Amino acid sequence: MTAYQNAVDRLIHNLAKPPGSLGLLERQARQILLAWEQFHKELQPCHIIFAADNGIVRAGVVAQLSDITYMQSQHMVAGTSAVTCFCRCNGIPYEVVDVGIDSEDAVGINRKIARGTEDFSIEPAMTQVQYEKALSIGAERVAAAKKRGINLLSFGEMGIGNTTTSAAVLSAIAVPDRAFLVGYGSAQRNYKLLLHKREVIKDALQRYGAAIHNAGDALRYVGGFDLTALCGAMMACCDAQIPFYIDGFITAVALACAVQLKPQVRYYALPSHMSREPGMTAALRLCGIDEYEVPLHAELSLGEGTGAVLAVVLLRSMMYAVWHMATLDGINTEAAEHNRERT
Ligand SMILES: O=C(O)c1ccc[n+]([C@@H]2O[C@H](COP(=O)([O-])O)[C@@H](O)[C@H]2O)c1
Ligand SMILES: Cc1cc2nc[nH]c2cc1C
Repeated sequence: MTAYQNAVDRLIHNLAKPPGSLGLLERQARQILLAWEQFHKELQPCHIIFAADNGIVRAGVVAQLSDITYMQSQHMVAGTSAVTCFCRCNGIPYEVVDVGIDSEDAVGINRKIARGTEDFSIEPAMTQVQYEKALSIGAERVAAAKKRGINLLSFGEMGIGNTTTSAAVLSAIAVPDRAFLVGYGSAQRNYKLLLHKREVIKDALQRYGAAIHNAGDALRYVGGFDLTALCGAMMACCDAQIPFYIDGFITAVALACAVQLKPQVRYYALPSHMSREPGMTAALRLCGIDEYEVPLHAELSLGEGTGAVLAVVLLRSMMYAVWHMATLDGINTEAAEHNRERT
């Protein structure tokens, strides 16, 4: 153990409370201090949303128009989406990065790779060049945040069809019983659609299975620009020593890819909430995260980073306590003196 790691443990254990009584909050505070590798006096959070369209929607895997990606991303920029309302309400800066919305004009920060990916039921979602570009855009946004003094990131996404790309990527890199990783997405209880999604994913993995050897291949063949940019951003957090919150199913799959490509990313990643999507538990397990390590179980399944931003708000209270609480040594001494005076 380094001197810094010892100092972090001493700080957390010496807060004026029964050891461990702040539960997951104190474990996450410890993880953040360790990820920084130095003491910061203030939390400087930023929320990053990667937005893109997915060609697979043309195979009929969603219930609503893919135009919602464009419209909702505009709302995000304007501050009128759920997650950007959460950010504004809590004074958390945010950015929307257009990595491939199917629109002529870009929304937010223009990093458009193409107007959506290809339909992976017909051809691979993206080319190798596009895959590398998406990874590097993610890394570039983390480097830009680092330059501004950001020391905690949270990630979200916007992309109609991305529960299908995420379930496909997860199925490709994970577990034998694939059907149960596929969920309703934003079409709750639409069982017909669910069965169709499962078929589309099964067929694609039969077609590309032999070509997919790792998470990078999975992202390229059946993933999305948003997922890939998220993966690139998460890997970059490692080098920038910036801990980050993931959100729901999509960001958990991006993290599973990042951890497969760069295992030390795990130490920088914090879970925020348990998405209702059935693949959430499997995605987290691939990252070495158990359900009981997830602070919010609130039946969220919106995406955008809504759960991640709520976790930042909780964490901010915890970090304030870390920096301002009385110490256990101090209160024990005070109590002993008080007791001596009384007796
Ligand atoms: O993050 C999650 O767990 C999550 C679960 C269900 C839906 N979503 C959001 O809904 C969109 C994807 O849903 P779908 O049905 O179009 O695949 C996308 O914009 C996500 O942000 C997100
Ligand atoms: C309205 C709407 C908002 C969203 N935000 C993230 N995914 C979404 C999907 C829909 C349909």
